[in-house]
Amino acid sequence: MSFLLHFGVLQRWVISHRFLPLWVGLGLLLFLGGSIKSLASPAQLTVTERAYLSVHPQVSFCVNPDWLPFEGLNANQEHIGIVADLMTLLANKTGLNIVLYPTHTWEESIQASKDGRCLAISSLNATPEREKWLIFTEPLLEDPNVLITRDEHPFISDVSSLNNTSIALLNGSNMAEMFAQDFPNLKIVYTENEDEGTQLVSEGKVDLTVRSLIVAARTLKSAGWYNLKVSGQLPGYENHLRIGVIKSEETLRNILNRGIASISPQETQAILDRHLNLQVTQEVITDYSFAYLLGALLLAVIITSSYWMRRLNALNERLNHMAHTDALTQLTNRNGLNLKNEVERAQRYQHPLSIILFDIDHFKKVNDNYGHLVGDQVLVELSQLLKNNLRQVDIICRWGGEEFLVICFETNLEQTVHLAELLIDKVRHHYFKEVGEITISGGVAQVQSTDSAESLTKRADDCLYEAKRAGRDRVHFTPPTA
Ligand SMILES: Nc1nc2c(ncn2[C@@H]2O[C@H](COP(=O)(O)OP(=O)(O)OP(=O)(O)O)[C@@H](O)[C@H]2O)c(=O)[nH]1
Repeated sequence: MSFLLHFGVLQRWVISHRFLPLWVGLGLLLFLGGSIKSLASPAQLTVTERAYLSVHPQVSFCVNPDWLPFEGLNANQEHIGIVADLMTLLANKTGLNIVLYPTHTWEESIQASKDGRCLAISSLNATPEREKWLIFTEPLLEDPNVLITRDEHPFISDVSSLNNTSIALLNGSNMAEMFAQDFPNLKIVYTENEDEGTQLVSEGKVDLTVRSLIVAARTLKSAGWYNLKVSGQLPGYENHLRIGVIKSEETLRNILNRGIASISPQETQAILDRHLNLQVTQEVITDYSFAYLLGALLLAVIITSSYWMRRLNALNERLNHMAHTDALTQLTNRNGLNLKNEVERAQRYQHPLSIILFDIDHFKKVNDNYGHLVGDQVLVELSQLLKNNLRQVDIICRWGGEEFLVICFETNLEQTVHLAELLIDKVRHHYFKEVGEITISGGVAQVQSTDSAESLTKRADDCLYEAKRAGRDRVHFTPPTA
């Protein structure tokens, strides 16, 4: 389980994808924080702990006066920020009466706790140096450190693989010490404060810097560093913000631990919401999985629609073929023949074009004697015979029942008549499987300059009629008009 962040009131740039790792990181932060604080509220104290409360009506705390959004002091010297709200929550859950010991600087707070002027000091990492006088609670807040770069910098998965890269780090900080030791490949530019490092990155003077995720979430927005982004996380470099308690006050540390354990993830979330202007809700998402899910859905839609498009195209092609093809003979039918176009083209370019209209002689008798099925077979066999004896460029079409139209390109009347006689002869000498011999008659016409498709076919049909009248098994034609 992880967290998805919603940004109801954030401005548009905050929602930009370049901040996704930031939001995911914050979600992770809360998840980690939540996992250590899942006990029921309020805190259940032991007899010793309750006794401690009664003899300590007030417990003094030192804080960092200038570390917002974690904590700080306002003009009225009141403790404010994320840690301040968490401390108030702790006080409510444990019954502790926390009193602020105000200071001007963090160093002053450290010194005050060393001197015992305050019993505890809020939100700091445990270090061997600090363990000399402090004991620490469980983390009050987990805050990863992240790498900040300019927008154009690619995502950083492994800091040790970076070459010719400069990094701005706070002089004297834990982070600067650790980076100098762990990443000798980086050129460290030391700064007086963290904002200075961020500014150097924004101005292109340094390649990257390191900021706390929570600080980055707040300052990148409020300081107007719009050309910066979170480019990578630093596993193992998290801030574990704990409360440091002076060594003599172990019972106080135990009470605080009980309070920390009783803070729910939702309570931490509400506090972060207030300070970072973010809303965190539980969703099933890890890193870019939501984007992958969207991508997968989109892909599924594309695949499905392209599959249906292909099926539709195939169906349309089939319909088109059926509409233009004679089902019995598989020749082009009348619909598939654009005789009008062919006539007009021949006229425009003055190319010879002729047609032959064939009709089977006494075909009725075939049907009558052998039945329609045999008649169909004869039609199929004749189609193949005619087609096989034509040039590839010529077109043969089933014109009607037992009629066939042949378009002969680049062929004049004389040549077409010759072709018709050849075909009639082929049929005459062909032995049809079931019926033996049959004959066909033909009428030929050549396109004239004034012809239309209708006048051309009418002339061919008239000639066919004449051929029939003249005894069948022959071709007739009309000589071209002068
Ligand atoms: N089996 C079959 N017969 C068809 C088909 N289309 C037309 N016919 C038949 O073709 C015959 C045409 O007969 P007619 O128009 O009298 O002509 P014919 O018998 O061929 O005589 P002529 O044309 O004068 O030589 C009819 O019997 C139609 O039923 C078809 O697709 N299949």
